[in-house]
Amino acid sequence: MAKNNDWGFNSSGTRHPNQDDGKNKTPQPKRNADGTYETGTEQETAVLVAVPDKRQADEKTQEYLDELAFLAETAGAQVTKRFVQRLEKPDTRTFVGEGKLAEIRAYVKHSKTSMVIFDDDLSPSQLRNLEAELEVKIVDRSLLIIDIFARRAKSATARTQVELAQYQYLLPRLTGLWTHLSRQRGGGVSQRGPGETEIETDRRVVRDRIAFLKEKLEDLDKQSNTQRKSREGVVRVALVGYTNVGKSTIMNMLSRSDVFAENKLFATVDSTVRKVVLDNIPFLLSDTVGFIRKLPTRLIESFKSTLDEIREADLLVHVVDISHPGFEEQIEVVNDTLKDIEAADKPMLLVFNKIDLYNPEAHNENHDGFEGMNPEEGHTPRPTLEQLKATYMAQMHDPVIFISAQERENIDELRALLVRHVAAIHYKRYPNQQPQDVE
Ligand SMILES: Nc1nc2c(ncn2[C@@H]2O[C@H](COP(=O)(O)OP(=O)(O)OP(=O)(O)O)[C@@H](O)[C@H]2O)c(=O)[nH]1
Ligand SMILES: [Mg+2]
Repeated sequence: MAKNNDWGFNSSGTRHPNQDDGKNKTPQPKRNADGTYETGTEQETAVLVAVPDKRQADEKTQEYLDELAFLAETAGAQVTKRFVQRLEKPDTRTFVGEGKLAEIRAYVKHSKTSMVIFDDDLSPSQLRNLEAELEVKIVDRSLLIIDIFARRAKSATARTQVELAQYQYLLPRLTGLWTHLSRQRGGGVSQRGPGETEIETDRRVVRDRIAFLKEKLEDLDKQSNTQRKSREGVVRVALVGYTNVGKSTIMNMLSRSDVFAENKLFATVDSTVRKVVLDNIPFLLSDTVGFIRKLPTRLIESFKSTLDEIREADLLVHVVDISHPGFEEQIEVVNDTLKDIEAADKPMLLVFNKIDLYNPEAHNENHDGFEGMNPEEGHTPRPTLEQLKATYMAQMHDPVIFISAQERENIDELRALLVRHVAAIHYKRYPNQQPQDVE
């Protein structure tokens, strides 16, 4: 994670537009020439905080924290400790209760941790209160995901989308920021704080920027619409799925292209479209940004044009990482997100990937647990791969296939399944035309 929080936010995770240089009144993300964002040289350390409700199983809590740690590491931070507090609902003022807050403060001070990451979104006032109490950078789930997106975005569209998400995140937090700044300047109670007029001015600056970015996205959208027109008629297939399940690996395999695939969350933020020809049947295959639980709606909205690739597809290939202990919930998250973007009723193939890694004995052993974890809680045994196959083949309404993209297992079957479905769509659309004629 960048020292000076990527788009120029200060240590509080917030930044006032007027802190910019005189020439440019709006906060600008600091990008390097290669499109990455400026990062600090020494690695930042982070502690994680989760507030699960009382009924959530320890194993689930652990799995969610593993995911949050993975996100934090992807953003460049090293996680040193996890704090969990079970509450009916988070504290309205400081998210965690007073006692837990004191514990976190003591740890952060003692270990010189640089930031505290929360597994949920914080309200602007919670963010402000936590900053005041802990005196380190506070990062909530949205900010963390936006930060990773900002590092990954390469195309003009993806960058503009990220910038829009950044300003939308900033807008409701401007007021809190003022309080923070006046406190930083040593302003006592008697000192006059910034007036409503100034806050309004800054809100206007940010709102203008948001409007500008939306317009820019519309322009970019028009350009890509023209591109899309030129490929009209060809069947379009989109790879969708939770983040890190192997979408880009499958894309590379099927299209022999070279899309960036990596064991990190959100390796793909830009969508890529490739023309693929299998058995003489051409179709367009697109690799898209992965989904994740609690993906902020705002962020989904900012990524509208990327998601159009999914909305406009004729067929969805839903990739699942079967080796992940939470794969069933991940399937639900993906289906729910597809509903949110109104792409749920498309024909779909379900591809269970990473069968080479599937191990019924596996449960989360590679962590130290967290304070408050119930050591007695048993692990439910997982079914064997054969049992899973039988269950899913029987219960799913969509065609199902089990593969390993890495070990090239069952790939010919995947190709055959794809071709069958693409051809069916094609012939339905053009009953009298050979697929080769549409290019
Ligand atoms: N063991 C194993 N690893 C795989 C398999 N398929 C992909 N991977 C690995 O899983 C990681 C994620 O793969 P990607 O293709 O980047 O996944 P993605 O779904 O595109 O991820 P995002 O773009 O981050 O959403 C990479 O390290 C891949 O090498 C597989 O079948 N088996
Ligand atoms: Mg990818």
